[in-house]
Amino acid sequence: MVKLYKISVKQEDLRLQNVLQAGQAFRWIWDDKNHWYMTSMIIVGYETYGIIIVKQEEGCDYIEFGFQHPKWELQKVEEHLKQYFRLEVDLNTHQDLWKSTDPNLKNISPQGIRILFQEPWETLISFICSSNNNINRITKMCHNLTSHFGDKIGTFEDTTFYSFPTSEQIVERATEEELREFGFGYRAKYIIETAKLMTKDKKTYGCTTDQEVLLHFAASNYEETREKLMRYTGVGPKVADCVCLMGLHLDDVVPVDVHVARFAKRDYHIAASKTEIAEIRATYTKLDLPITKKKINPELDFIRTELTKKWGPFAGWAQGILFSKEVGSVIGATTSGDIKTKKRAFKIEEDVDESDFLSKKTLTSTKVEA
Ligand SMILES: Nc1nc2[nH]c(O)nc2c(=O)[nH]1
Repeated sequence: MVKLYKISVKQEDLRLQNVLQAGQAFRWIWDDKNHWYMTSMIIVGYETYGIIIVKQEEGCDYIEFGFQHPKWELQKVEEHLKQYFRLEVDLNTHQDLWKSTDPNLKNISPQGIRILFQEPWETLISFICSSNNNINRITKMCHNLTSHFGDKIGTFEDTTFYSFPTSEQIVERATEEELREFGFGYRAKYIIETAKLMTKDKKTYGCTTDQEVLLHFAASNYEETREKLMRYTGVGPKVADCVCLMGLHLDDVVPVDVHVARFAKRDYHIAASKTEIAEIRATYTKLDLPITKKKINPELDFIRTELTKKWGPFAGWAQGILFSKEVGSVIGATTSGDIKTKKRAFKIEEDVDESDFLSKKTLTSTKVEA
C-alpha cells in the first residue's frame, strides 16, 4: 500500500478531473478502484522516472499524493507537484481581471481548470500527435509510445508504467512503419524526424536532455522561441503555442485552432483586415523569422494577439478554460486499458442565460478535435 500525503488546495482552484484528462495531459490513468490518478513522471532534481498517484475527494480542501521510486524524497516530490499544478498562480486574481476586461467571461468560472507545467519534450511530442486528432486517439498514441519505446519502470496496483522515450530512444527503437502500425498515421514521420533533429540539437546546444534544449529555447523572447520550435517537423503555430503554454510556462500565449478561431469570430468579432494581415507578414519578415513567416496563418495569428491583449499576462489560462468547456467532457486512460469519456466534474458557467457567451446552443460538441 502506498502512503498518501496532502497538499492544501481548494477544489475551485484545482479540480483534478477537469485538468488531468481534459486535453492537456494524455498519460494519466484513472483507477476506478482506488479513485485516484496515476502516471509515470520525471521529478526535478532526479534523472529517472517514478510513479505518481494523485487523489481528490469530493469536498476536501486538499489533494493527496503518493509515489513509488527508490530514491525520491517526499519534500522534492511535493515541490515538484506544486510546480506541475502551478499552485503559485492564484486563479482568482486572474479571473477578476478577465471579468473586468471581457464581458464574455463574466459568467465563466474556472472550476479548478489550470494550465499544467509539463515535461517539455513529452509536451512537444504529445502535441505533434494532437494535430487533426481527438483526445481519445492522442491518449492511445502517447501510451503506445511509452509502452513500446520507453523503459519499463515498474508495476503498481497491477498497472505497468513506462518512461516517456527520449529522442535517442525514439531514434534507436522506433521506425516510421512501426509508428504507423500503432496508429500514428502521417504523424509517424513527424515524430521520427523531430526526434532526429532533437538528438542533433542536444549536441549543438551542449545539452544532456531534450528538456534542457527546449528550456534553452524558452530563454529567448516568445517569437524566437516559437520560431525554434517550428523547426521541428509537424510543429506549426498551434502546436508550438501549446508547447509554449503547457511545457514552457509562457502563460500569456493563446493557442489558436479552428475552435478558438470560431468563437473569436463569433463572440469577439475578431477578424483581421487586409491591412492587418499585410502588417503581420511584414513584421515576421522584418524580425527575420523565416519559418514563422512560412508556417504562420496571419488570420489566426491576429486572433492570438488580440486575445492575448484582451486577457493579459495569463491569457493562455483563459484559453484553457474555454478550450476545456468546448471539449465538454473528460477523456482518458483507465486501469482497464480502455479510454473512457466522463462528464466534466461540474459546469463552467454560473447561471448562464440564453444570451450568454458560448451558450449550449452554439457549443454542444463533445467530440472536439484537439
Ligand atoms: N488548454 C488547451 N489544451 C489543448 N489541448 C489541445 O490539443 N489543444 C489545446 C489548447 O489549445 N488548449
